[in-house]
Amino acid sequence: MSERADVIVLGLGPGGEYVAGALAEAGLDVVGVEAELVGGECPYWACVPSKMMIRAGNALAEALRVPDLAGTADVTADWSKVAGRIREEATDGWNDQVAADRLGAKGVRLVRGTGRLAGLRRVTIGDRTVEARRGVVLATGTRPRIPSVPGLSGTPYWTNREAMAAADLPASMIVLGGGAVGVELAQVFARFRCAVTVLEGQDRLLAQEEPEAGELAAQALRADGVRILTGIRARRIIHDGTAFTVQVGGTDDETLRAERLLVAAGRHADLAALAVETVGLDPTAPAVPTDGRMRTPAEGLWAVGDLTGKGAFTHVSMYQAEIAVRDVLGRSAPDADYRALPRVTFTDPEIGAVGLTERQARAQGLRVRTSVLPLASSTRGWIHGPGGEGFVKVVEDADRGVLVGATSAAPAGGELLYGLSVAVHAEVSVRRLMEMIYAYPTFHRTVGAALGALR
Ligand SMILES: Cc1cc2nc3c(=O)[nH]c(=O)nc-3n(C[C@H](O)[C@H](O)[C@H](O)COP(=O)(O)OP(=O)(O)OC[C@H]3O[C@@H](n4cnc5c(N)ncnc54)[C@H](O)[C@@H]3O)c2cc1C
Ligand SMILES: NC(=O)c1ccc[n+]([C@@H]2O[C@H](COP(=O)([O-])OP(=O)(O)OC[C@H]3O[C@@H](n4cnc5c(N)ncnc54)[C@H](O)[C@@H]3O)[C@@H](O)[C@H]2O)c1
Repeated sequence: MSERADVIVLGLGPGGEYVAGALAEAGLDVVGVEAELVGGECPYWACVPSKMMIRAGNALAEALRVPDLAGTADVTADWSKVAGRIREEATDGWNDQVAADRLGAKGVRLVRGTGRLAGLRRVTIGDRTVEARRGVVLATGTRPRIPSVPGLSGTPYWTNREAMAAADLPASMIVLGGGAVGVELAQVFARFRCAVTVLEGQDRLLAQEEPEAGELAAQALRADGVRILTGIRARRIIHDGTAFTVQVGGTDDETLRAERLLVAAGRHADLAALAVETVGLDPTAPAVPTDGRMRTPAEGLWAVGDLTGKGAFTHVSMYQAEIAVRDVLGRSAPDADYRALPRVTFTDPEIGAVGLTERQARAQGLRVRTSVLPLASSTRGWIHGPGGEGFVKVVEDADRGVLVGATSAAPAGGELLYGLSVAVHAEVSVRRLMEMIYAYPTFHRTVGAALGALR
């Protein structure tokens, strides 16, 4: 005999947890299925613990700037403080009871286990079957992509999971991948005295962002002692019981050695594990296709979060979750709009970006004007001195006279991004933006100057 519910939410990460809670609060009978921890990757193994590490690493780095600015500071890095804060404050020892209780208080029936689709509006969890009167929401996220480098499989490599749970840091580490995970963690581990080498297959770090962002990240990481190898791939990986040896490039002579290897080579959604073929979707696809209301092509099936492939960010998952909730409830809402998608890489300096890069804008056939101004060209950047590296880049659709993209790299580049996000989202004309008063002396005066320098 199968159980029934109005809606089944599969996966309770940031997106699924929001959908389940909001639909239950709206009076629907909701079953939420979670294989691991309610809250998902973000609070336990991703955003939150990594940002706690970064906050600590930034405190160390700022202390090291004291001699240039204010006298002397005697600082000793101690990873146990970071590990303790992550264990006690962030993850409650990787225990989700508080989150599960919160969801239960909203009326969600939590089912612990791994769910699979079994046809339209039907989910199985082990030998249990739940049928949904209204529909199913997929929110199962992604897993680390493990590259098929010979020798890697079977070695005790780390992913973000082991990195976030590390009670101690190794003396040395090779990071495979120079995207957001790789650069954020490489910098913070280096600041805690781990000798880090980043190996990135493409020709620069943060390859999906502006080239200036990758250059700045490389410069910042090198200043912290990180060795960066770009345009180079691992050919073979060996673990001898105590350390990793990575053969890179064309000859066996080129080898790197380190105590730990962190795989930070992207993420993938496992649609086959969800049995999406039972509802007519392609299990080999990289993402679940969704329309502007987060509906999939299958009847009564919505999807939100990383597995939709629209941007692997918690804010995307939450944004989509709100849209899905309204659609499930039959309430009208604007369609999902990713034109002004913001992202922030929390290196020091932080690198914020919104909308299109210059390259993407040109690829779309837009007539593009751009400008890049260093932060140091503003009074505030100059006053800030050490640690004040950064730039503002703006990308204009010259025919419409509006910004379609921007990058803000600065000590608080993610916060500096806010005004630029408003400009791209609301399509405020560049002429109107240039009529604004920019407070003195702020980092964001660089935005005003960059607009004036558009060519
Ligand atoms: C190191 C790191 C740092 C990050 N930092 C940031 C950041 O600073 N800012 C940001 O915006 N994003 C960040 N991200 C990305 C962010 O973590 C993800 O975008 C976000 O967690 C995705 O949310 P989601 O709703 O798709 O689900 P997820 O968080 O991926 O959760 C999915 C849930 O579904 C469950 N599940 C999976 N399959 C099943 C199944 N078959 N049955 C039942 N349950 C299942 C899983 O156990 C999991 O709990 C970071 C990622 C990493 C790896
Ligand atoms: N601050 C944030 O918002 C934040 C932080 C971390 C992660 N995230 C999200 O998590 C997702 C995953 O992050 P990620 O850094 O793992 O993925 P990513 O896709 O951003 O970067 C992976 C990098 O690994 C490289 N790579 C892949 N295979 C390789 C190989 N065999 N050898 C060398 N290099 C290789 C790729 O060229 C790429 O540059 C990101 O898409 C991002 O959206 C966000």
